[in-house]
Amino acid sequence: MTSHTPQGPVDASLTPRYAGIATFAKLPRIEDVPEARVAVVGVPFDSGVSYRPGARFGPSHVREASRLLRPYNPAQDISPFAVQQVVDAGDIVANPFNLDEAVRQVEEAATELGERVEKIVTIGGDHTIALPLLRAITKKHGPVAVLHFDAHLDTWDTYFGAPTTHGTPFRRASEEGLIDMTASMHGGTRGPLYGKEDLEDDERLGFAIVTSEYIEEHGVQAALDRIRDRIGDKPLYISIDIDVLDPAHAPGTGTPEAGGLTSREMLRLIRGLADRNIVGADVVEVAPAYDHAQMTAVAASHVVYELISAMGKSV
Ligand SMILES: N=C(N)NCCCC(=O)O
Ligand SMILES: [Zn+2]
Ligand SMILES: [Zn+2]
Repeated sequence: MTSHTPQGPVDASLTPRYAGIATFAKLPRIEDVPEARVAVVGVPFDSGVSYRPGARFGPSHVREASRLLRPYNPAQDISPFAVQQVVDAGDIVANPFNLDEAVRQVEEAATELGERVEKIVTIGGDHTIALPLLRAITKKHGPVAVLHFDAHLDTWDTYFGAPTTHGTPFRRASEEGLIDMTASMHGGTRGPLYGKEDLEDDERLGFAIVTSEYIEEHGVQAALDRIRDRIGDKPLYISIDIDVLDPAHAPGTGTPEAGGLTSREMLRLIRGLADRNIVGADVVEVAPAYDHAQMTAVAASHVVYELISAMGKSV
């Protein structure tokens, strides 16, 4: 589709990478190029959190850490910003005092952006935003296979009676028929639950699970075999809660759980999905106030980079 030569990031050998405004990876803004295949967009919103707040500052923190990304990705043998036009589409405005309005705003903005570009990678924001993002993407693709990397199931029913929170997006999305339940899966799940019925409810909804413990016990390749089998060639939406990583790799998040993945495992998991039909993705729950030395933001920026690289494989 891209007829013009993609405009890549600012050349870090000519302009120091720490100079200038931090778009994602120092890429052009959407308004600076005639057309784009992939857009990175931020959703600075955290009114759906149940514990530590602060993910509203996630997009700008991840952009800051993404300054150091380079144009060639040897792990996937691809120059993700040369084979396709990738842009930074800025931030979606979401009302911090009215959650339902915010969810509508995200759906509307993601729908509009989805008409301009083929694929969107969203940087959150708390996990509530996966619901409107799925509402938007299913208008284009119908129900999608959801691969959800997270310490948590996020299929709980309500918190304090509220149906729309960061612990409930995949319950709402499955009730609305947005998810292809024959092909969807959680990855990296772990940690204490409210009760055994959390797992039973989740299974009843139709999700499969590859736990953090399974990945440790059997390795990334075995996990990938199960994931790839389940997804097949369905349109795939990948939602990555950064708390899927161990707090040692990603301390800057709102509901940390011990016993998580390393960033190395997470990056390998994404690489192993590069030949699937990835139609969209999000990386959520980066909360900079709890981060140290940009650890979480560096991990998140590399996760986004691997996702964009994987998307570049289908050009
Ligand atoms: N989506 C994230 N990160 N967390 C959900 C945690 C829900 C709880 O507080 O029990
Ligand atoms: Zn989580
Ligand atoms: Zn989550």
